[in-house]
This record gives sequence, structure tokens and C-alpha cells, in this order.
Amino acid sequence: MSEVKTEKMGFEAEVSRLLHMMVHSVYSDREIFLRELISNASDACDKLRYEALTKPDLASGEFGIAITADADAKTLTIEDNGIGMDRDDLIANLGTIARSGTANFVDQLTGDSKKDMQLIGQFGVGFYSVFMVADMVHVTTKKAGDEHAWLWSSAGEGSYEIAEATKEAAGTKIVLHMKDDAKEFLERFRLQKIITTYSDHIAVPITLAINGGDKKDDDADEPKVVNEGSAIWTRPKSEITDEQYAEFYRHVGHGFDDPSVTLHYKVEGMQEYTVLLFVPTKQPMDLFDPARKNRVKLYVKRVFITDDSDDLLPGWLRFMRGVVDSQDLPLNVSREMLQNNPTLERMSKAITKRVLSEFEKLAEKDTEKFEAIWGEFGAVIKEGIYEDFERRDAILKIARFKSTGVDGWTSLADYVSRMKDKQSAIYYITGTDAEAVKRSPQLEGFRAKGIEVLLLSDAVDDFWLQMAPDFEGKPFKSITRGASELKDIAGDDKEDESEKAPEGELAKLTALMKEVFGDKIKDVRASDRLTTTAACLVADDSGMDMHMERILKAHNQLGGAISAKILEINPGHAVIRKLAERAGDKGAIDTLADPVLLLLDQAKILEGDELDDTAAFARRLSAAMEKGLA
Ligand SMILES: Nc1ncnc2c1ncn2[C@@H]1O[C@H](COP(=O)(O)OP(=O)(O)OP(=O)(O)O)[C@@H](O)[C@H]1O
Repeated sequence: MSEVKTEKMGFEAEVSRLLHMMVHSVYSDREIFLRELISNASDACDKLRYEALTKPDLASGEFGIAITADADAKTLTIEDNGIGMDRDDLIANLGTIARSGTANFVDQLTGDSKKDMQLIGQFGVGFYSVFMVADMVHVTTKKAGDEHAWLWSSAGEGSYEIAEATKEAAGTKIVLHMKDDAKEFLERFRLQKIITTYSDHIAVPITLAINGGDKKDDDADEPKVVNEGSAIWTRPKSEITDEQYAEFYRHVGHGFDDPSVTLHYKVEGMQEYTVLLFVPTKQPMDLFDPARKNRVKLYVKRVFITDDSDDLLPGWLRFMRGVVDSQDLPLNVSREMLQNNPTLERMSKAITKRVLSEFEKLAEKDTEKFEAIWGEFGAVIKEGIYEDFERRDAILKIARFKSTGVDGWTSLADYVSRMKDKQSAIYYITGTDAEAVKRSPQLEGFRAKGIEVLLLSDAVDDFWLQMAPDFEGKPFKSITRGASELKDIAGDDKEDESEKAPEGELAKLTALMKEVFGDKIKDVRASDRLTTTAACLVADDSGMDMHMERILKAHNQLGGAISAKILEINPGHAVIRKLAERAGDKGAIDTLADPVLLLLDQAKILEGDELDDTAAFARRLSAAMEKGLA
């Protein structure tokens, strides 16, 4: 007999960190390891069922998951007849961290076991959780269609071994050698409870058999089916508890929170399908990762087809989790055939519409709940405003925004209802940092008049604004672009009686400033947007919004050309009044050049822009301070 070659391999650094934590864990919910293993086993059965559609020889008989506890040997065995793994799969799946989200999670580990354990509760760690209860793990696996089987073994610290093995049928058998303090997981009652709590919804039968130990158990050796075994979405709503829905959500969506919305319905008639969708409570870690997996799963007549179809739900609903089971698509539909498939397209449209109308209802019925959802996923939903022309109005209707007029969120309809007399536009300002946006000088005049401005700080905001010119006929208008119409709008304020620089002096000052700035600035003009700041920059009416321009510049989309801005000055500000007073003096252009350039730099700093010449700025500022202190 030829000698079995065993290869020893090191875990990826992140896995090692994770395992170290598992091995030394003090986590109270250790039982979740079983949920993870059953979940993987069920996914493996789903995958093979799909493969077998085109290659029927691959699968033999009914799918199932067998759990066997042996109290004498202190082992717990979980065996499935699913897809199995070959050598490369084993290395990729049980030696590295494949999910980008998990790598992210590991980065957040602090080394403080209590805090880290809380993180596990939030994110979960899949297969690796077995090392909370086992000090030795053997995985024997054979990929469907392969000749070779493999044995993966590890004690969970530093390294694992892979050797060729023998196994009759395709599938995976995981043997856990339980730690002394984890013997509870070898008892029938305990195991049965865990399986029904976490895995009742699993659509393949799970059997449990207990060997050794308490011989009084008459059923020893006799495997018994312990779960419901039917696909949860096929059962009537009235028979499913919230907890069962939540467990299914965690299984299907790889989530670790509770769903905030559960949408379960059946469509019959022209098209026939069942939908069981969930909105998570928290953002999944990989929400903004372009390579993110785990979308909604598509089943055809109970057979899992794919979980990465881009055509099932639009990208802007990518936070949704769950299952859509179609009766109309052919069972042998390949993943490629799903692209541009008219049946799928119709179904996708109808589901999207339904989701939106559920959101609309929720926004009316339970505003607080809807706003919590918006807070987590609004930034993604807003992508739909520019991606999904047909749904634009519907999304704008449910969209929520931060605004200067309210503490929490506002809808556009509510904003419009608060608009002032003669206010024709919906005003907004965009920026990258919500707090910095709130402090923008351009807001001053609007605040003083009680005119509301939407404060937009999601990256997507600048983009959808390009595509959505108005909401119910009211145009969106950036307050950092073009001349302000503040004086024409009837605001809350009394007649502004603050002392202002006289018109004539102001005209001289603006002329002087233009001369000093040359082509650095397109124009200088008196502002009615400012109340406390001396000067600010705005874009030309025909120009691009300043924040948008900055984003494009950062992504090298502008070819380096940034358009010249307009400097607006505040005629009521003490500095402007003083400068205006002297603007007509002889030689003013020399004496006032430095303070005027300082004003421009100040306005740039307020915008978060870089200064052309920081050394000159520092020199001018020092000179001004010296004068002030003299
Ligand atoms: N019983 C099994 N049969 C076949 N492949 C498996 C089995 N168990 C695990 N795998 C493979 O190993 C991978 C890693 O499993 P792991 O539980 O760590 O993460 P996951 O299932 O991808 O994500 P999550 O933990 O969020 O469920 C799986 O994606 C799968 O490809």
C-alpha cells in the first residue's frame, strides 16, 4: 500500500488570529457552531442539487444531513451528501478568509476577548467557530464527480494538515473531538433543542443519532429526523414564528442581526412565484464592496439556482436578503440564461415595485422604523434615483434627508410643505462630511431667513442630483452655485438693519479685489448668503456644483481644469466694511492686497480646498497678526 502523503500548511495570518480567539473563547453562545455547520451542509446540498440538474449522475438519492454524537469517543459528527470539496477548495475555504467582510471583521479585533466576542455575535465566523467547542477537527470530503477524497485536520492553532483519504460517496463529513467543557453538545436533548431553534427551516432532513454514553436511551443508534425539513417559504405564514423567520434570515442572508422587515408572499396567475425577503437591521459589512456575494437566492421549483444573479433585484436593493422561488423558469436554466431573461425581468420588476410600496406603507405607518432603515440603507437606495429611471419618482417619494429645518429626517414632500412664499426651488448643499456641511458659510443667509436647506453628505448625492432635476416640479438647487435669490424670498427675518458698507465703497472694493485676484477668481460680488462669515466661494450659475467638481477632480475626471469661482463678500462684516472704507485711498491696491488675498485663502479653507501657496498665506497671516498685536 502506498504511504499517505500528509502536507502541513499554515493558516493565513487573519485566520490564525481568528482561531486563537476561538480556541481561547469564553463566548456564551458556543452552540452557534452547529448552526454554522448545518448551514454549510445545507448550502452544499443546494449546490449539488443544482449541478445535478445537468449532470444527474452526480447526485444519488435524497439529500440529507446526519448528526451523530458519541459520548464515549467524545465526538460529534456532521455529515452531508452535498457538493463536497476538492483539495483546492479545502485550502481556499478552510485555510483563508474568503469573505471580504470577514477579513474586515478580523481587522476590528482588539485582542480584548470580551470585546472580540461581542464582535463574533455581530458577524459570526462560519466554520471556524467549531474551535470554540472542539480541540481537534477532521474534515473528510469528496467533491461530486471527483475520484479523490481528502482529509483536512487541525487543532485550530497555527496550521492544518491535508492528506488524501478514502470516502465512498460525495459530500463532507466533519468530526469534532469535543473539548472537556463542551460535552453538553453530545447530549440528545441539548442537540435537538439547538437544531430546532436554529435549523428547523433547513430544507433537507437533519437526522440525529446518539451513540454510547447513557444506554438508557432506547433510541441509541437509531437516527431520527429532527427538523421540519420543508422549505420555509413554502409554508403558510400563519405557521411560521418570528423567531423561525429570523433564523432563516440568518441562514440565507449570512446575517447576524434580526431582520427589520420580513416580506413573505406568493404570486399566482400570469406568473407564479414565492417571495421571502428580508431587510436587515444593520448594514452588512460588505454593502459597498463591489465583489460582494450573498444576494437574494433564486430557486426554481424549490431547487437552488444561484445567489449572484444581477437580474433578480436591482443593485440599489442589494442589502435585501432572502429567497425568490419561481415556478415559471425552466429547471435547467443556466446562470448565463438568466441574463436578459424576460420571465426573470418581469418578476424582478414586480418584486421591486412591491418592495417600494412596502417601504412607502412603512414610512407612513411606522415612520421611526422606516427612518432607521433609511439611516442604514438610504445611501444605497438613492443609487436607484440615477440608475433606475422608471423608479425615480417612487424613490424620491420615500427618500429621507437631513435638513436645516428639522432635527431628524425629512421627506421631500414635507420639505415642500414648509417652503417659504416665493421660494420656488428645493435648496441643498453637498459635502463629504455631514458635520462640516452643517457649518458651511453659504448656509448663513438661508438660516437667518429660516429657509430650509437639505444637507447631503452621501457620496451618491452628487450623482443622483445630476439625474433628477426636480421633485414634483420643484427644481433642486445647490446653494453653492449661482446667484442667491434670497432677497426675493419672503423669509422669517425682520428687515435687516445691520450696518453695511455703502454701495459706492463696496463697488471700489470689489473692483480692487478683482484686480488683485486676476484670473484666480471669476468675479467678486456682494453676497446675501452670509451673515457672520466675511467671504465665501460659490460656483458660477453655468458651472458645476463645487463639491461635484472636487469629487471629479479627485478621480482625475476633469483633466486638471477646475473652473474659476466667484468670491462673495459680506457687506455687513466688520472686515469688509473697513476694507471698503479704504478701497478708494491712494495706493490702496498695495496696502490692501495682502488682507484681500487672505480673505480669498480663508474662503478656500472653509471649502476644504488646498491653498495655491501656503507659505505666502502663512506670511500674510503673521503680518496681519503682528499688526493686530502692535
Ligand atoms: N459541508 C460543506 N460542504 C461543502 N463546502 C463547505 C462545507 N462547509 C464549508 N464549506 C465551504 O467552506 C466555505 C467557508 O465556510 P464558512 O462557514 O467559514 O463561511 P461561509 O459559509 O461562506 O459564510 P458564513 O459563515 O457567513 O455562512 C463555504 O463557503 C463553503 O464553500
